Formats: sequence, structure tokens, C-alpha cells
Amino acid sequence: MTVRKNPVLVSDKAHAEALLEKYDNFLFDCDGVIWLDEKLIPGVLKTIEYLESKGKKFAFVTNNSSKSREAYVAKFLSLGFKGITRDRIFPTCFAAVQALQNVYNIQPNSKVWVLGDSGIEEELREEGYIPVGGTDKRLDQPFHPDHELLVVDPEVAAVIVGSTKEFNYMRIASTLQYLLYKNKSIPFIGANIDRSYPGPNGLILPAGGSVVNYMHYTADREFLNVGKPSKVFLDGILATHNYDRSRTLMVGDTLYTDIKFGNDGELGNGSGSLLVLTGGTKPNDLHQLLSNPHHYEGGESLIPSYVIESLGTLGELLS
Ligand SMILES: O=C(O)[C@H](O)[C@H](O)COP(=O)(O)O
Ligand SMILES: [Mg+2]
Repeated sequence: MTVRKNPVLVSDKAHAEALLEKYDNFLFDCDGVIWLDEKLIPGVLKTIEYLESKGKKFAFVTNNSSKSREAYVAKFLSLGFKGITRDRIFPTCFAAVQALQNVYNIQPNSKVWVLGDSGIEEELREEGYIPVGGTDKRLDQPFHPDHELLVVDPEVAAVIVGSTKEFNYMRIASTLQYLLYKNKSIPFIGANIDRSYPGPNGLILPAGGSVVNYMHYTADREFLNVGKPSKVFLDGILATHNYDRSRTLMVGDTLYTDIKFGNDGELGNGSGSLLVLTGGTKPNDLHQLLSNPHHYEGGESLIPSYVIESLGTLGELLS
């Protein structure tokens, strides 16, 4: 087990330059690091442009499954980022479809039941799967036991659950039918384990993990988490871009997903995780963790190698 030291606070130019020296590749979490829903976090764009000007490589890794890679390209563009291509964006709707192929060997043209937003549906269609459930308007109707979508379609081969703001009884009840079907044998893929995420106006909002765990509890079934901190997810990203693990840094705002992802994945030879304080983790959360890491599930694997006020601060210190 790696014994982790207290994180280095990146608060001056020398610290920031040392980071630049040490890492060639940067993996950026999105919610709480790049933006708060539709609001860009100040200074982020400048930092990324600066890193790019120094020849650094980067990719975006988000547990948010609501948007497809294509939709994220449009979001980046609308927020002023130039040239962010879809091969550098890794949302968990994409990871879920990869798991269908690589873990469960589910063939194209199969139907997949979705509890989640259009991101999952779009990524499924792209690989030739047929999404059912999801954003189907009939699921917005009040619950009724005779509802046509409560009758199981025997062609459904898997269930994917992710974040959605359209969580209602019809969606829960219809998804449950598939999770129980065939003696609970249909694969159950969860897009993430996030309890909450930082929204605009200082709001902390329910995230996809609450939806996934609701279904886990009601169906009394385990699920495959395809999101951070999954090692399979990380290895796939590193392989796609040929990133050297020892020269890669994960930048995130959540200890049990982002920081654990970087630490368990041995990024930066075991010191490849940078926590920003613009999202869900506040200085006091970090102090509590450092004073008693074994009180937390994940223990020392939650301790970041570095901490910085915000991703914007990194650019300010460097320029
Ligand atoms: O399900 C969600 O809503 C996501 O878990 C949440 O938005 C976190 O996304 P990330 O911080 O990984 O971008
Ligand atoms: Mg985040």
C-alpha cells in the first residue's frame, strides 16, 4: 500500500513550474473544474491555452453521462474553447457503450434500456445499438400499472443507468422490470458513483450515482461502475492517446472519483493527482480527510498529491 504524504499546495510560480516540468499530459475532470453547469470557471480557458502553447497534451474525463461526445464538442465551442475534438472527450455515456462491447460482448442492433439522458442514447446509436426508455416522452406520464412501457421487451440485452433530471416513478418502475427480468441476469451498467455535483449559484445537486444507487437498492443488484475511479476507464484513455502514465496528471474536484482515479491508476509514478477547490471538495473536507484518512472508504487513496485553489490559478501562476 502506498503511504501518501500530505498534498503540496501549489501557491507560487515555482510550484506551478515544477508541475509543468513533471507532466506532459493532463486529464481534466469537467464539473467543478472546467465549469459549473453552463458557467465557465474563471481563468480555465487561459490555463488550457497556456498549457497547449507549451506543447502539453490534454483530455477531458467526466462522469457526467448526460451529453454525448458530440454534444460536449458543441458545449466547449460555445464556452470559447477552440479545437476540442471529440477524441479528447471521455464522458461515461461513451464508457458505458464501450463496456457493452468489451465486457459483455453485446452485439450491435441489440436493444438497450436506458435510465438517463440523451447522451447515453446518442452514444448507443452511434455504435448501432437501439436505445429504449431514456427520453421516451411516454415515460413522463404519471405511473399507471397498465402502462405499455411496464411490459418487458424480451429483446432488451442490457440496462444503462446514468444521471438525469427526469427521474420519476414511471422511469424507476420500468427500469426495475428489466433489472429483475431473467432472474436478474441482464447486465446492469452504472455511469458513475457520484453522490452529488457542484452546480451554479453554489448549489450542490444530486448526481448520477444517486440514480444508479437508487436502482441498485430497489433491484437488490450490483452494477458495473464504468466511471471514475474505474481503472479500465483510465487505461482505455491512456491507450487511446499513448499517454505515458508516469507523465500524466489527473485534475479533479472530487476525492472518491477523480483523486482516487489518479492515485489507483498510478499516474505520475504515484503522485499524479491535483485537487482543485472550485467544486464539491472544500478545504475543511480535505483537512478532515488528512486528519483521519482511515475513517473514509478508500482511505489514503483519496489523498491528492497536489492541491490548488482553481485551474485558473495554475495559469495565473505560470504566466
Ligand atoms: O452524474 C453527474 O451528474 C456527474 O457525476 C457529475 O456531474 C460529475 O461529473 P464530473 O465532475 O466527473 O465532470
Ligand atoms: Mg467534478
